[in-house]
Amino acid sequence: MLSVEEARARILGGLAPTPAEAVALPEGWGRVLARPVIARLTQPPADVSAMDGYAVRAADAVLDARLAVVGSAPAGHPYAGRVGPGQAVRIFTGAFIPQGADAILLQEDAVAADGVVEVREAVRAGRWVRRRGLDFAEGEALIAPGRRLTARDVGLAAAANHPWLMVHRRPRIGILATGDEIALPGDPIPPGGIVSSNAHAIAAMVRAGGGDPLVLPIAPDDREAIAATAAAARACDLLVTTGGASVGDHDLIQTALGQDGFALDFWKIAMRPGKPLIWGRLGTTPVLGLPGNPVSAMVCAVQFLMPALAVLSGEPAAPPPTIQAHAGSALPENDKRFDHLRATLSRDRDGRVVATPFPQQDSSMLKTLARAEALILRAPYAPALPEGAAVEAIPLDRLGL
Ligand SMILES: Nc1nc2c(c(=O)[nH]1)N[C@H]1C(S)=C(S)[C@@H](COP(=O)(O)OP(=O)(O)OC[C@H]3O[C@@H](n4cnc5c(N)ncnc54)[C@H](O)[C@@H]3O)O[C@H]1N2
Ligand code: MOO
Repeated sequence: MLSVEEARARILGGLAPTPAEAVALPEGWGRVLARPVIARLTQPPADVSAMDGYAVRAADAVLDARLAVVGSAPAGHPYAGRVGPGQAVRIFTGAFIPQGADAILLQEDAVAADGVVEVREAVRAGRWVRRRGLDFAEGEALIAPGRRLTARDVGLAAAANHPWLMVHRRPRIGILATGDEIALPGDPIPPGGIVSSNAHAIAAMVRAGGGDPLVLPIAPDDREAIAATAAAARACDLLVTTGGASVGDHDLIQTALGQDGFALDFWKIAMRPGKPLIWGRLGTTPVLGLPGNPVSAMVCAVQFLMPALAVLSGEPAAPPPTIQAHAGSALPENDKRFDHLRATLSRDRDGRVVATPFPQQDSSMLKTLARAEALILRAPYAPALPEGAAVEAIPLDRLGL
């Protein structure tokens, strides 16, 4: 069976970023940049004052000097003349420094009356002057493609005079839940049936990963119905199925999609929960077949769907982020499957992060998943560990989950 790393590499290697689209600046937040943001101007465009005060020649502005105030330069209204020897120009924060001046006398360090300003604190050359280009220069590459834009990036792009941003289109993810036994929340539940939770949880995860979920109608355990519903997702960037992934007589995803030319890449990986993962392609649409057990589906989504969303969105391929923690209880030796233990996070008396697994880890138990704050990672054949031992864990809140 394939390892989790190999499976992720095969999945991510088979995906390409969505095309670029132009969005208005405020829509750029949280989107992944598709083209570099190049400064369209130099910032500041000229030497400007960083303070309210007087533009002076530092050589003149010695202690107790009296300078003639020959004009005023509010921000946006540059003073057209020159500051000559023994002169000063009233200036305000952000205003261009008039010619001849080389420093700012702070308002608090001056006394002004009758067109004259008296220096109460000597000024050195360059004081309170923001040099032209201090922040950035025209033509400078400010934000590189592949970055998920922060509010600060949006501000930087705006300052660089960009009214819009080129970002990758949000990946469209089709979600297909299968099974005769599942009913939508709120609908009548058939005898022997259960409520479908997977499609809703996966749709929320897709949103958390910056994608647009398209929840398809539930398909019964019937080849034709599964194939017909899956066909509706051909325009998606990725089709995610849940259920029907295992070896049961009614586990039909592969055979149903096979009628329409499904090309399997791999099936089954050395992972718990989530062994019967499917990866392949229906025509040009990549298909990720998640197991039906709700926790298996979501843990597979953490390991494979979230990184896939990142790659489709234009971000670099990467595994989910992890943290170092200390085991809150002793951990048994692991078998051949890479394990994920739902765990809570806390801090011990020394402030160290402690990850404590829930005692029961059955892959049907959604309540423990909802209450978990992290997944403790256990490599295949990892030895038994005592309480307090160092462990690696995926923090679920960091993924927005
Ligand atoms: N003989 C074997 N049996 C099973 C194996 C195996 O290797 N040999 N693998 C087990 C593992 S591991 C998993 S995981 C499950 C996965 O099975 P399927 O992907 O085929 O899923 P289903 O059989 O359709 O359903 C499993 C379970 O999940 C519930 N389910 C299904 N869909 C939903 C949904 N949308 N929302 C909530 N719950 C759902 C379903 O009712 C079943 O209880 O197979 C093991 N068996
Ligand atoms: O991997 Mo199946 O992953 O529990 O129950």
